[in-house]
Amino acid sequence: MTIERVAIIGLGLIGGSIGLATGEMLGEVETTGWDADSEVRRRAGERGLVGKVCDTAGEAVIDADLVILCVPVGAMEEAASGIAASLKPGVIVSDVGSSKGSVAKALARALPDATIIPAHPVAGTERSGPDAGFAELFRHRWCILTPGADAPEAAVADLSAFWEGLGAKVEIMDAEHHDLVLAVTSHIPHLIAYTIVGTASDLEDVTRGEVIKYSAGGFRDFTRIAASNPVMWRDVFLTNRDAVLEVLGRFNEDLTALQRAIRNGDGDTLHDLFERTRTIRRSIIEEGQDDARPDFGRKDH
Ligand SMILES: NC(=O)C1=CN([C@@H]2O[C@H](COP(=O)(O)OP(=O)(O)OC[C@H]3O[C@@H](n4cnc5c(N)ncnc54)[C@H](O)[C@@H]3O)[C@@H](O)[C@H]2O)C=CC1
Ligand SMILES: O=C(O)C(=O)Cc1ccc(O)cc1
Repeated sequence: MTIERVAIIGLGLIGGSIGLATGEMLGEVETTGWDADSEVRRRAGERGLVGKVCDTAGEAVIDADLVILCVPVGAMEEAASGIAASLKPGVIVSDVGSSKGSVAKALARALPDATIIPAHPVAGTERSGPDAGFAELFRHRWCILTPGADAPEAAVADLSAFWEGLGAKVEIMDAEHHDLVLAVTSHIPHLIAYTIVGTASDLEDVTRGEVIKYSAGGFRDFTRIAASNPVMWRDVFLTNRDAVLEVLGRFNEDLTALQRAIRNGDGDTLHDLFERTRTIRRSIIEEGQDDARPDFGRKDH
Protein backbone atom coordinates (compact mmCIF):
# COMPACT_ATOMS: atom_id res chain seq x y z
CA MET A 1 0.00 0.00 0.00
CA THR A 2 1.26 3.45 -0.74
CA ILE A 3 0.45 6.10 1.82
CA GLU A 4 -2.06 8.58 0.40
CA ARG A 5 -3.57 10.07 3.56
CA VAL A 6 -1.72 10.93 6.76
CA ALA A 7 -3.37 11.99 10.02
CA ILE A 8 -1.30 13.88 12.59
CA ILE A 9 -2.42 13.90 16.22
CA GLY A 10 -0.66 16.72 18.12
CA LEU A 11 0.16 19.81 16.05
CA GLY A 12 3.16 21.23 17.91
CA LEU A 13 6.81 21.38 16.77
CA ILE A 14 7.05 17.83 15.43
CA GLY A 15 3.46 17.31 14.24
CA GLY A 16 3.46 20.73 12.59
CA SER A 17 6.82 20.06 10.92
CA ILE A 18 5.60 16.70 9.57
CA GLY A 19 2.49 18.42 8.17
CA LEU A 20 4.49 21.22 6.52
CA ALA A 21 7.15 18.83 5.19
CA THR A 22 4.50 16.50 3.74
CA GLY A 23 2.78 19.42 2.02
CA GLU A 24 6.06 20.67 0.59
CA MET A 25 7.83 17.43 -0.31
CA LEU A 26 5.02 14.89 -0.81
CA GLY A 27 2.44 17.16 -2.40
CA GLU A 28 0.21 14.27 -3.50
CA VAL A 29 -0.26 13.04 0.09
CA GLU A 30 -3.31 14.49 1.90
CA THR A 31 -2.93 15.54 5.53
CA THR A 32 -5.43 15.94 8.33
CA GLY A 33 -4.69 16.87 11.93
CA TRP A 34 -6.10 17.32 15.40
CA ASP A 35 -4.75 18.65 18.69
CA ALA A 36 -6.35 18.42 22.13
CA ASP A 37 -5.81 22.18 22.61
CA SER A 38 -8.34 24.31 20.68
CA GLU A 39 -5.94 27.27 20.52
CA VAL A 40 -3.33 25.01 18.88
CA ARG A 41 -5.97 23.83 16.38
CA ARG A 42 -6.82 27.44 15.55
CA ARG A 43 -3.18 28.40 15.01
CA ALA A 44 -2.50 25.21 13.02
CA GLY A 45 -5.34 26.18 10.69
CA GLU A 46 -3.96 29.72 10.28
CA ARG A 47 -0.47 28.42 9.47
CA GLY A 48 -1.76 25.64 7.21
CA LEU A 49 0.24 23.00 9.09
CA VAL A 50 -2.02 20.29 7.61
CA GLY A 51 -4.49 20.26 4.73
CA LYS A 52 -7.44 20.05 7.14
CA VAL A 53 -7.56 20.69 10.89
CA CYS A 54 -10.43 18.54 12.20
CA ASP A 55 -12.76 19.12 15.15
CA THR A 56 -12.30 15.63 16.58
CA ALA A 57 -9.53 13.03 16.64
CA GLY A 58 -11.90 10.48 15.09
CA GLU A 59 -12.65 12.73 12.11
CA ALA A 60 -8.91 13.29 11.56
CA VAL A 61 -8.00 9.59 11.38
CA ILE A 62 -11.06 8.03 9.76
CA ASP A 63 -9.68 7.82 6.18
CA ALA A 64 -5.97 7.77 7.06
CA ASP A 65 -3.49 5.14 5.80
CA LEU A 66 -0.96 6.39 8.34
CA VAL A 67 -1.63 7.99 11.73
CA ILE A 68 1.29 9.65 13.53
CA LEU A 69 0.96 10.47 17.21
CA CYS A 70 2.99 13.62 17.93
CA VAL A 71 2.13 14.20 21.59
CA PRO A 72 4.35 14.04 24.71
CA VAL A 73 5.39 10.47 25.49
CA GLY A 74 3.22 10.40 28.64
CA ALA A 75 0.12 11.27 26.56
CA MET A 76 0.60 8.58 23.87
CA GLU A 77 -1.72 6.00 25.44
CA GLU A 78 -4.56 8.49 25.88
CA ALA A 79 -4.10 9.79 22.33
CA ALA A 80 -4.11 6.22 20.95
CA SER A 81 -7.23 5.29 22.93
CA GLY A 82 -8.97 8.36 21.54
CA ILE A 83 -8.63 7.16 17.94
CA ALA A 84 -9.14 3.40 18.48
CA ALA A 85 -12.77 3.31 17.35
CA SER A 86 -12.18 5.34 14.17
CA LEU A 87 -9.19 3.64 12.54
CA LYS A 88 -9.70 2.00 9.17
CA PRO A 89 -8.53 -1.61 8.67
CA GLY A 90 -4.89 -1.90 7.62
CA VAL A 91 -3.90 1.56 8.89
CA ILE A 92 -0.33 2.02 10.14
CA VAL A 93 -0.15 3.73 13.54
CA SER A 94 3.17 5.37 14.36
CA ASP A 95 4.50 8.00 16.77
CA VAL A 96 7.50 10.30 17.14
CA GLY A 97 8.25 9.88 20.86
CA SER A 98 11.79 10.44 22.13
CA SER A 99 11.72 7.19 24.14
CA LYS A 100 10.50 3.99 22.54
CA GLY A 101 10.20 0.96 24.86
CA SER A 102 7.43 2.28 27.08
CA VAL A 103 5.62 3.97 24.17
CA ALA A 104 5.50 0.68 22.25
CA LYS A 105 3.86 -0.96 25.28
CA ALA A 106 1.41 1.92 25.75
CA LEU A 107 0.35 1.83 22.08
CA ALA A 108 -0.05 -1.96 22.13
CA ARG A 109 -2.31 -1.67 25.21
CA ALA A 110 -4.50 0.99 23.59
CA LEU A 111 -4.59 -0.56 20.09
CA PRO A 112 -4.11 -4.34 20.48
CA ASP A 113 -5.19 -5.15 16.89
CA ALA A 114 -3.44 -2.33 15.00
CA THR A 115 -0.24 -2.37 12.95
CA ILE A 116 2.02 -0.28 15.18
CA ILE A 117 5.45 0.91 14.04
CA PRO A 118 7.06 3.30 16.53
CA ALA A 119 9.45 5.91 15.16
CA HIS A 120 11.72 8.68 16.42
CA PRO A 121 12.90 11.48 14.16
CA VAL A 122 16.18 12.52 15.79
CA ALA A 123 15.62 16.13 14.90
CA GLY A 124 14.17 18.96 16.88
CA THR A 125 14.78 22.23 18.64
CA GLU A 126 14.18 23.71 22.08
CA ARG A 127 11.00 25.35 20.78
CA SER A 128 7.52 23.87 20.93
CA GLY A 129 3.97 24.61 19.85
CA PRO A 130 2.25 25.23 16.51
CA ASP A 131 4.45 28.21 15.60
CA ALA A 132 7.70 26.26 16.02
CA GLY A 133 7.42 23.80 13.13
CA PHE A 134 9.21 24.10 9.79
CA ALA A 135 9.29 21.89 6.69
CA GLU A 136 13.06 21.40 6.58
CA LEU A 137 13.38 19.96 10.10
CA PHE A 138 13.93 16.34 9.06
CA ARG A 139 16.17 16.90 6.05
CA HIS A 140 19.40 14.85 6.33
CA ARG A 141 18.43 13.82 9.90
CA TRP A 142 18.02 10.28 11.16
CA CYS A 143 14.63 8.78 11.79
CA ILE A 144 14.85 5.57 13.84
CA LEU A 145 12.08 2.99 13.43
CA THR A 146 11.64 0.39 16.19
CA PRO A 147 9.18 -2.17 14.74
CA GLY A 148 8.29 -5.16 16.89
CA ALA A 149 9.21 -8.63 15.65
CA ASP A 150 5.68 -9.16 14.30
CA ALA A 151 5.47 -5.91 12.31
CA PRO A 152 4.60 -6.53 8.63
CA GLU A 153 7.62 -5.83 6.41
CA ALA A 154 5.49 -3.97 3.86
CA ALA A 155 4.28 -1.55 6.55
CA VAL A 156 7.86 -0.93 7.71
CA ALA A 157 8.86 -0.27 4.08
CA ASP A 158 5.92 2.15 3.61
CA LEU A 159 6.77 4.10 6.77
CA SER A 160 10.48 4.19 5.82
CA ALA A 161 9.56 5.55 2.37
CA PHE A 162 7.36 8.20 3.98
CA TRP A 163 10.18 9.48 6.22
CA GLU A 164 12.67 9.36 3.36
CA GLY A 165 10.17 11.43 1.37
CA LEU A 166 10.48 14.10 4.11
CA GLY A 167 14.25 14.09 3.60
CA ALA A 168 15.20 11.86 6.56
CA LYS A 169 17.63 8.93 6.64
CA VAL A 170 15.97 5.85 8.14
CA GLU A 171 17.57 3.37 10.53
CA ILE A 172 15.89 0.36 12.13
CA MET A 173 16.76 -0.90 15.60
CA ASP A 174 15.07 -2.50 18.57
CA ALA A 175 13.42 -0.26 21.13
CA GLU A 176 15.69 -1.22 24.03
CA HIS A 177 18.84 -0.39 22.07
CA HIS A 178 17.29 2.89 20.90
CA ASP A 179 16.55 3.88 24.49
CA LEU A 180 20.13 3.22 25.62
CA VAL A 181 21.71 5.06 22.68
CA LEU A 182 19.40 8.06 23.04
CA ALA A 183 19.98 8.17 26.80
CA VAL A 184 23.67 8.81 25.98
CA THR A 185 23.27 11.16 23.02
CA SER A 186 20.18 13.15 23.97
CA HIS A 187 18.55 12.47 27.33
CA ILE A 188 21.59 12.80 29.63
CA PRO A 189 22.84 15.91 27.77
CA HIS A 190 19.45 17.53 28.41
CA LEU A 191 19.62 16.49 32.07
CA ILE A 192 23.08 18.04 32.38
CA ALA A 193 21.85 21.28 30.80
CA TYR A 194 18.83 21.44 33.12
CA THR A 195 21.16 20.83 36.07
CA ILE A 196 23.84 23.40 35.27
CA VAL A 197 21.31 26.13 34.45
CA GLY A 198 19.41 25.32 37.65
CA THR A 199 22.63 25.40 39.70
CA ALA A 200 23.70 28.71 38.14
CA SER A 201 20.30 30.18 38.84
CA ASP A 202 20.51 29.06 42.49
CA LEU A 203 23.93 30.77 42.68
CA GLU A 204 22.40 34.02 41.40
CA ASP A 205 21.79 35.08 45.01
CA VAL A 206 25.53 34.80 45.67
CA THR A 207 26.69 36.39 42.43
CA ARG A 208 24.01 39.10 42.25
CA GLY A 209 23.16 38.87 38.57
CA GLU A 210 26.64 38.14 37.28
CA VAL A 211 25.75 34.68 35.97
CA ILE A 212 23.30 36.23 33.52
CA LYS A 213 25.48 39.27 32.78
CA TYR A 214 28.60 37.29 31.89
CA SER A 215 26.87 34.29 30.35
CA ALA A 216 29.25 33.83 27.45
CA GLY A 217 29.71 30.74 25.27
CA GLY A 218 29.28 27.62 27.35
CA PHE A 219 26.48 28.73 29.64
CA ARG A 220 24.49 30.29 26.78
CA ASP A 221 24.57 26.99 24.86
CA PHE A 222 23.28 25.16 27.92
CA THR A 223 20.43 27.66 28.36
CA ARG A 224 19.16 26.86 24.86
CA ILE A 225 18.83 23.17 25.70
CA ALA A 226 17.46 23.95 29.18
CA ALA A 227 14.69 26.03 27.56
CA SER A 228 13.23 22.82 26.07
CA ASN A 229 9.61 21.79 26.67
CA PRO A 230 9.19 20.84 30.40
CA VAL A 231 6.26 18.44 29.88
CA MET A 232 7.99 16.61 27.05
CA TRP A 233 11.23 16.18 28.97
CA ARG A 234 9.58 15.21 32.24
CA ASP A 235 7.91 12.39 30.29
CA VAL A 236 11.16 11.32 28.59
CA PHE A 237 12.94 10.85 31.92
CA LEU A 238 10.00 9.05 33.52
CA THR A 239 9.59 6.64 30.57
CA ASN A 240 13.29 5.97 29.85
CA ARG A 241 14.14 5.59 33.53
CA ASP A 242 16.28 2.43 33.40
CA ALA A 243 18.58 3.50 30.54
CA VAL A 244 18.91 7.05 31.91
CA LEU A 245 19.85 5.79 35.38
CA GLU A 246 22.37 3.34 33.90
CA VAL A 247 24.12 6.03 31.83
CA LEU A 248 23.89 8.55 34.67
CA GLY A 249 25.75 6.09 36.93
CA ARG A 250 28.58 5.92 34.42
CA PHE A 251 28.56 9.70 33.96
CA ASN A 252 28.84 10.25 37.71
CA GLU A 253 31.88 7.95 37.86
CA ASP A 254 33.58 9.87 35.02
CA LEU A 255 32.78 13.20 36.66
CA THR A 256 34.25 11.98 39.94
CA ALA A 257 37.45 10.96 38.08
CA LEU A 258 37.72 14.48 36.64
CA GLN A 259 37.10 15.98 40.09
CA ARG A 260 40.00 13.87 41.40
CA ALA A 261 42.25 14.94 38.49
CA ILE A 262 41.57 18.61 39.23
CA ARG A 263 42.17 18.14 42.97
CA ASN A 264 45.46 16.27 42.28
CA GLY A 265 46.67 18.75 39.66
CA ASP A 266 46.66 15.90 37.11
CA GLY A 267 46.76 17.97 33.90
CA ASP A 268 47.49 14.97 31.65
CA THR A 269 44.16 13.34 32.46
CA LEU A 270 42.29 16.56 31.72
CA HIS A 271 44.24 17.26 28.53
CA ASP A 272 43.84 13.70 27.19
CA LEU A 273 40.07 13.81 27.66
CA PHE A 274 39.72 17.25 26.07
CA GLU A 275 41.77 16.12 23.03
CA ARG A 276 39.51 13.09 22.63
CA THR A 277 36.28 15.08 22.89
CA ARG A 278 37.50 17.66 20.39
CA THR A 279 37.91 14.87 17.83
CA ILE A 280 34.34 13.73 18.45
CA ARG A 281 33.03 17.24 17.80
CA ARG A 282 34.98 17.42 14.53
CA SER A 283 33.54 14.13 13.28
CA ILE A 284 29.99 15.27 14.11
CA ILE A 285 30.48 18.45 12.07
CA GLU A 286 31.90 16.45 9.16
CA GLU A 287 28.72 14.35 9.23
CA GLY A 288 26.63 17.54 9.04
CA GLN A 289 24.84 16.66 12.31
CA ASP A 290 25.84 19.55 14.53
CA ASP A 291 22.59 21.48 14.79
CA ALA A 292 18.93 20.86 14.15
CA ARG A 293 18.06 24.41 13.20
CA PRO A 294 17.85 25.66 9.59
CA ASP A 295 21.11 26.88 8.01
CA PHE A 296 23.26 25.09 10.58
CA GLY A 297 25.82 22.43 9.87
CA ARG A 298 24.27 21.13 6.70
CA LYS A 299 26.43 20.08 3.79
CA ASP A 300 23.90 21.69 1.45
CA HIS A 301 23.96 25.11 3.14
N1 LIG B 1 10.89 18.70 20.61
C1 LIG B 1 11.78 17.98 19.96
O1 LIG B 1 12.85 18.47 19.65
C2 LIG B 1 11.45 16.56 19.63
C3 LIG B 1 10.35 15.92 20.16
N2 LIG B 1 10.08 14.62 19.87
C4 LIG B 1 8.89 13.97 20.43
O2 LIG B 1 7.78 14.48 19.73
C5 LIG B 1 6.63 14.50 20.56
C6 LIG B 1 5.99 15.86 20.45
O3 LIG B 1 6.91 16.85 20.87
P1 LIG B 1 6.81 18.36 20.37
O4 LIG B 1 6.17 18.44 19.04
O5 LIG B 1 8.14 18.95 20.57
O6 LIG B 1 5.81 18.95 21.48
P2 LIG B 1 4.83 20.20 21.39
O7 LIG B 1 4.53 20.61 22.79
O8 LIG B 1 5.34 21.23 20.45
O9 LIG B 1 3.49 19.57 20.74
C7 LIG B 1 2.75 18.56 21.38
C8 LIG B 1 1.28 18.82 21.13
O10 LIG B 1 0.53 17.69 21.59
C9 LIG B 1 -0.73 18.18 22.07
N3 LIG B 1 -1.29 17.14 22.93
C10 LIG B 1 -0.95 16.78 24.20
N4 LIG B 1 -1.68 15.74 24.61
C11 LIG B 1 -2.52 15.42 23.60
C12 LIG B 1 -3.50 14.41 23.39
N5 LIG B 1 -3.77 13.50 24.34
N6 LIG B 1 -4.17 14.37 22.21
C13 LIG B 1 -3.91 15.30 21.25
N7 LIG B 1 -3.01 16.28 21.37
C14 LIG B 1 -2.28 16.32 22.53
C15 LIG B 1 -0.38 19.47 22.77
O11 LIG B 1 -1.52 20.31 22.87
C16 LIG B 1 0.71 20.04 21.84
O12 LIG B 1 0.16 20.95 20.90
C17 LIG B 1 7.11 14.10 21.95
O13 LIG B 1 6.75 12.76 22.20
C18 LIG B 1 8.61 14.25 21.89
O14 LIG B 1 9.27 13.36 22.75
C19 LIG B 1 10.83 13.91 18.97
C20 LIG B 1 11.93 14.50 18.38
C21 LIG B 1 12.34 15.85 18.69
O1 LIG C 1 17.34 20.95 20.32
C1 LIG C 1 18.15 20.02 20.50
O2 LIG C 1 19.35 20.25 20.70
C2 LIG C 1 17.68 18.63 20.50
O3 LIG C 1 18.34 17.78 21.03
C3 LIG C 1 16.40 18.33 19.80
C4 LIG C 1 15.83 16.99 20.07
C5 LIG C 1 15.08 16.79 21.20
C6 LIG C 1 14.50 15.56 21.44
C7 LIG C 1 14.68 14.53 20.55
O4 LIG C 1 14.10 13.35 20.80
C8 LIG C 1 15.42 14.72 19.40
C9 LIG C 1 16.00 15.95 19.16
